[in-house]
Amino acid sequence: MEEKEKLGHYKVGSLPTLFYVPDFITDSDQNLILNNIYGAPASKWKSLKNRRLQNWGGVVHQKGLLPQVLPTWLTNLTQKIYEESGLFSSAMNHVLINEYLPNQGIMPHQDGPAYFPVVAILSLGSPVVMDFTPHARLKLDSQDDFEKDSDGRTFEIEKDKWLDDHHPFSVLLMPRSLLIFKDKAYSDYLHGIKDCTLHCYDGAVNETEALKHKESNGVFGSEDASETTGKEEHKNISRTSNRISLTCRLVPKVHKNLFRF
Ligand SMILES: O=C(O)CCC(=O)C(=O)O
Ligand SMILES: [Fe+2]
Repeated sequence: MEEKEKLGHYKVGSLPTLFYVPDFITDSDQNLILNNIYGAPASKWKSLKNRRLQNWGGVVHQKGLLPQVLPTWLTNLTQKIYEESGLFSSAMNHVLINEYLPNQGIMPHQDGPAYFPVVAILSLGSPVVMDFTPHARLKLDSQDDFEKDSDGRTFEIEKDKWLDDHHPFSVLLMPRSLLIFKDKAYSDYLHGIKDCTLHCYDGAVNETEALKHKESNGVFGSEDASETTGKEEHKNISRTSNRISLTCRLVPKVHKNLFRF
């Protein structure tokens, strides 16, 4: 099937190649995956300053992948993404699992050059907002603007201006959802997650799609600060639990032999 037919229904925002699939996996699949992640040996975790991660599929070098066989619980997932997205030339051979505490995030970045330029991110646990910012090379010199308040004070506001209709935008990532992005969304934008416990999803490109599924996810309790009240300032998520993400990618170049680099 054509990629357009397969994922077209899930395109969100103004870029042609950003897709958000709510409820990509079931609750019991989520539990199975979490059990496998937390059942892995402690040595599988690598602690970074602001998150910890598990690396599956091998070591990614600039020149390619020193492969390790993925376990079945991960190939089940990569195979499903491969078949249902139609965006990869073969099933993904590399999965990075990130665990974020409520006050942790990931700095805006672009993924490394060894990967095929499509990424599929499965989200589990706490919802978060992912921010996309146009790459610095697409930024025009910032222009200063002035704004007056009711007392006549003048404030200088720095407004970023971007080339070719690029604008920052954000995506709300609910548990069990799959985010896929490629092409411009991959190469012209940095993606990141703020390291604060309160995330604002006002204006997120998939706000409607993500919130449609909020009841079934049971993550927006009635006393939760994330409850939507119709007022813009309440469109917040209070991150009260950990988020776990599985970033699935394809490293096209695989090295069979460590010594033949
Ligand atoms: O946790 C996420 O959703 C993003 C992870 C990510 O961007 C990465 O591993 O490169
Ligand atoms: Fe990334």
